[in-house]
Amino acid sequence: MDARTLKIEAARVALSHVHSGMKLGIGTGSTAEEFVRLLAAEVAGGMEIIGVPTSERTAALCRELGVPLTTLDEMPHLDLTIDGADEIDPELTLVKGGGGALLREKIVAAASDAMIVIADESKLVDPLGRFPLPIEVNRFGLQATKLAVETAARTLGLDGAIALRMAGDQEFVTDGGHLILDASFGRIPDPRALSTALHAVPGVVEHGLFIDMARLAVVARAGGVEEITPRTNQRS
Ligand SMILES: O=C[C@H](O)[C@H](O)[C@H](O)COP(=O)(O)O
Repeated sequence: MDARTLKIEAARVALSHVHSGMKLGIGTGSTAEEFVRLLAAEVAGGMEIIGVPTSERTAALCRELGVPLTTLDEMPHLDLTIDGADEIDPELTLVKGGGGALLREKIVAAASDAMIVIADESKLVDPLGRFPLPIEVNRFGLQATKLAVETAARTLGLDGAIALRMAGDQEFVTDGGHLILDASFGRIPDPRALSTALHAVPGVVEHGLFIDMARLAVVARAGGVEEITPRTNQRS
């Protein structure tokens, strides 16, 4: 089974958690886009939902396919967000932001009663950190912020290259007008400590660690789709 088919299968099972009348956060990325396509077919068949997109890219696809949209300002409390991830660990802590949408994704997920993450099995890891951690930063003081992030990471025993994300020969700019640093830490044994340390750096707008947000992962494997709930954290 190819990667796209697995993403469609995960999206299909996640769709069974969506019911008419729901206010939905709609994620970003190639897996979330498969969900949008399936959702659009349900909407065409009469399902009544309203969605808040987590990026301009998702908003454009929803408009093209006829998925009704609103904004988080109009509808600040949502029932459910369905989104993809770059990495998922056994506690369902996620790394997100490979597509640069982490800030809006986190705001939308936090405004939702529940978050379901959809993925193919390649996203399951333990520990997190194989995929570079996206860190959204203010453009002002970029080098000082990068230095402060490096220092904060080093105090936790993390090192590795931290690179400014580029889009061709231009800086990659998020929907919020910020830049992204991609931190190749290799492994992140304590995501909570790293989250706290990154939030303490003034130029950091948000980072791609989603902790205690996803309560269910719908993961497609060649042998079928598995629904995974968070393993209890034994460390504290
Ligand atoms: O910023 C992008 C998002 O966090 C995506 O949900 C994440 O990168 C996963 O994307 P994909 O489904 O394309 O692997």
